[in-house]
Amino acid sequence: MSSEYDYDLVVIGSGPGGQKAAIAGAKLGKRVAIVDKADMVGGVCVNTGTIPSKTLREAVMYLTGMSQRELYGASYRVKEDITISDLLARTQHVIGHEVQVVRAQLHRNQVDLLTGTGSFTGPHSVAVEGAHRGEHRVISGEKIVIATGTRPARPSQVDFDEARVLDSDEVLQLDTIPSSLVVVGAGVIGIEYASMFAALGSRVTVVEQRERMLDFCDSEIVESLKFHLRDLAVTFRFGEKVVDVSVSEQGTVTTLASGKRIAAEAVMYSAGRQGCTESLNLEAAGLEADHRGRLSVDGSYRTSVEHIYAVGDVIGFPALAATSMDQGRLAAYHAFGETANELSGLQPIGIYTIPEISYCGATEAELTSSSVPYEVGLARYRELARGQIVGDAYGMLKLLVSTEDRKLLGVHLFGTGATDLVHIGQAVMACGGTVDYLVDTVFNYPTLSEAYKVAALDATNKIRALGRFGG
Ligand SMILES: Cc1cc2nc3c(=O)[nH]c(=O)nc-3n(C[C@H](O)[C@H](O)[C@H](O)COP(=O)(O)OP(=O)(O)OC[C@H]3O[C@@H](n4cnc5c(N)ncnc54)[C@H](O)[C@@H]3O)c2cc1C
Ligand SMILES: NC(=O)c1ccc[n+]([C@@H]2O[C@H](COP(=O)([O-])OP(=O)(O)OC[C@H]3O[C@@H](n4cnc5c(N)ncnc54)[C@H](O)[C@@H]3O)[C@@H](O)[C@H]2O)c1
Repeated sequence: MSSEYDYDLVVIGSGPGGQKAAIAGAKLGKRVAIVDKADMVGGVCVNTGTIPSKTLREAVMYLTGMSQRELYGASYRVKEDITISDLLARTQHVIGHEVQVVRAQLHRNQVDLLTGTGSFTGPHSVAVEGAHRGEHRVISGEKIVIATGTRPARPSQVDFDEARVLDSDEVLQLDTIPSSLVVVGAGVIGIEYASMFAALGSRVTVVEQRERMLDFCDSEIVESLKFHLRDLAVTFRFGEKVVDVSVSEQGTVTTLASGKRIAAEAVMYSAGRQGCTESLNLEAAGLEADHRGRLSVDGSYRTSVEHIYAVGDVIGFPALAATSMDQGRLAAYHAFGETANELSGLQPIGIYTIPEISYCGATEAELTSSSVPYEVGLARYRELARGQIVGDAYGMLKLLVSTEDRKLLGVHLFGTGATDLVHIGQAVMACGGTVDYLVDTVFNYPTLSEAYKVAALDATNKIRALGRFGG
């Protein structure tokens, strides 16, 4: 143990990456400190990002009765006049609990939680500046992990007023549910919030400068999502760029480069995120961020300075809570020479739109462009007993199966439980399984998992037909 430093490991940022780095270090018997602002324990993930948005979605689904309308009719509602406080009550409750869980876990692993903003004063030393005057201390660490995440990118020409023109971190501060909303940027954040507000009855216009949205997903599934959102009165403006937003007492007017103007009660920007590195005084550590505030690392999450690691959103793609956690854990292992397996290349994507989307493995477009022959196996929830029971007539599961060796190459889901169900396909793929495993497996009945069996039978029937028809 080095006594030269106050800590063996200092972690800056307590989001998923920082937490897991700190706990992994503590489990290795190291003296660990983690630094974050008092009101941000748990990171963007717990306080402004993943957890609030997913809880808000759950509250919207419940109170609007959205998921039950197939069964009880289009006018079914759990609550007629849903207010912002109805939604925020549940969100604040979950955030409060999650913060407690993070604090308790750090505490029981003897990780010192230091409240304040961290910045380098040297390659091994970090100043921690508290919110109150005089709260200042400098600590040293043998190893340092930067896990400071990102914040919404804000175009300089737009006046954000936290009331009518907001970024995605400020959605939780809305006073009322806007009757109309412009969402700038059809990335994952934009489309998730567009779904929620559309479900609440807001007239939503999504403006996206690209010609398509979510183009990394299965195109058929994105089409289904667009159909559903249009049905909820969402208007899409693809290939259009927002150039100006003006605000008055009555509302906002968003001007597009094409000259179109859109009136709405509020505007939400979800046009990308910027790495939080500007407050770190990186020069003192010998580091430099790129133009989007991000740090580059090698395969061990090590920056260009040997004892400093970086994990989570601050290192860029894929910028997900799940991957950030594992990066944090692995960075701590690498820092202290503990052997560890690298992350599997097969990572699931879950998009919590209404309805939700999830996938793992290849898309049809990828297989086609790399000339890999495949067959599609499809299951529609409306043909599953569980689909009828839960009132999901639109859900679907799509398997992509190699026609050469029958291996599962991709799984794509749309509808109830998609983000959970995807892991069955992920496990089969990770074990190099074929479609026959799914054909030969008995699934509980009635379940949505049965979709795997139905889709697997569909794929094998099509592959058999190829043989029968002379292939
Ligand atoms: C609206 C939204 C929805 C999302 N939904 C999902 C989802 O459904 N699934 C998913 O997997 N991912 C989702 N994400 C992404 C996910 O939240 C991030 O991938 C994850 O939070 C990144 O973790 P991180 O470890 O990089 O730290 P973050 O959670 O970004 O936290 C970084 C922390 O560092 C602190 N910090 C910054 N600078 C300093 C400093 N100088 N000193 C001390 N502390 C500092 C910040 O205060 C913050 O607490 C969503 C993100 C957003 C914004
Ligand atoms: N379910 C999930 O896993 C989940 C949910 C939310 C967020 N996230 C993470 O957060 C990250 C950030 O998401 P994001 O949606 O903010 O960023 P993004 O970069 O994915 O999307 C931003 C979009 O805004 C568009 N845009 C930018 N400026 C514009 C303008 N002036 N006019 C019109 N369109 C404009 C861009 O073309 C882009 O498509 C994601 O990459 C993801 O990793 C994940």
